[in-house]
Amino acid sequence: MEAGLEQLAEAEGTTATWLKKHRLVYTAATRHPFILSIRDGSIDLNSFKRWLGQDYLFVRAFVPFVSSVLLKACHESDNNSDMEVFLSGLAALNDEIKWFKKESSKWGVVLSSIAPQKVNEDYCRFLESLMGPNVEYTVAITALWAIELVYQQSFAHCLEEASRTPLELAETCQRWGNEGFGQYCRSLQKIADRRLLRATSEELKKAEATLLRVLEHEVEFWNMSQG
Ligand SMILES: Cc1ncc(CNC=O)c(N)n1
Repeated sequence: MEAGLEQLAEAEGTTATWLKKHRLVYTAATRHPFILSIRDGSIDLNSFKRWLGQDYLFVRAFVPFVSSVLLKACHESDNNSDMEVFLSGLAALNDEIKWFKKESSKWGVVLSSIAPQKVNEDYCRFLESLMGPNVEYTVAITALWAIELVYQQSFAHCLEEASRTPLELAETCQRWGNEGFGQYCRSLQKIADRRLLRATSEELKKAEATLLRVLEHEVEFWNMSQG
C-alpha cells in the first residue's frame, strides 16, 4: 500500500506539483472574469473585440518564441521527437493567424490599425527575453507549456456542459478548448516534466519563477482585454 502511494507521488511530475503550489494565480489565470463572462454569456463584445485584436499581435510575437524553443530542442534535447511536437505547434499557429484574420473581419476589427497595449508589449518583451541562447531549453519549454495551458484550460471551461457561451464565440473557444489542443498541451507537459526531472536546482528555480511570470502575464492580459 505504501509503495503504491509513493509511486503515485513519483508519477506526479514537477509541473503538477507547481500548479498545486501556485493554484491561486493559476486559478486567477484560467478562471478570470473575462473567461467567466464568455462562459455565462454576459461578455461585453467590445471587450471581446479588444482581446481579438491584441491577441492577434501577441500570436505574431509568439511564433518566433515557439521557433526558438524548436531550435533549442534541435541543439539540446535528449529526445528527437520533441522537435515534432513544436513543429505541430507551429503548424497550428499558421492556421491560427489565418483564423484571426477571418474572425477579425467578421467582427469589423481592422488588424492593420491596431497598436499593442502596454500589457501586451510587456508580455511580448518577456517572450523575447526567453528567446536568447542563454535561456535553457528546460526553462523555455516550461514557459511554452504554461502559456498554452492557460488558453486550453480557460477556453475548455467555456465549452463545458453547464456553460452558456454565445454561439458566435463558440468557434473561438473550440480553437483552444478542443481535445487536440488538450493533447498538445499534455505533450508539452511531458517534455517539461522529463527535462525538469534532470534539471539542476538552479534551472528548477528559474523554471518555477518563469511559470509564475507567465501566469501573471496571462492575468494581466485578460485584465487588459476586459478594459
Ligand atoms: C495571451 C495569450 N496566451 C496564450 C495564447 C495561446 N497560444 C497561442 O495561441 C494566446 N493566443 N494568447
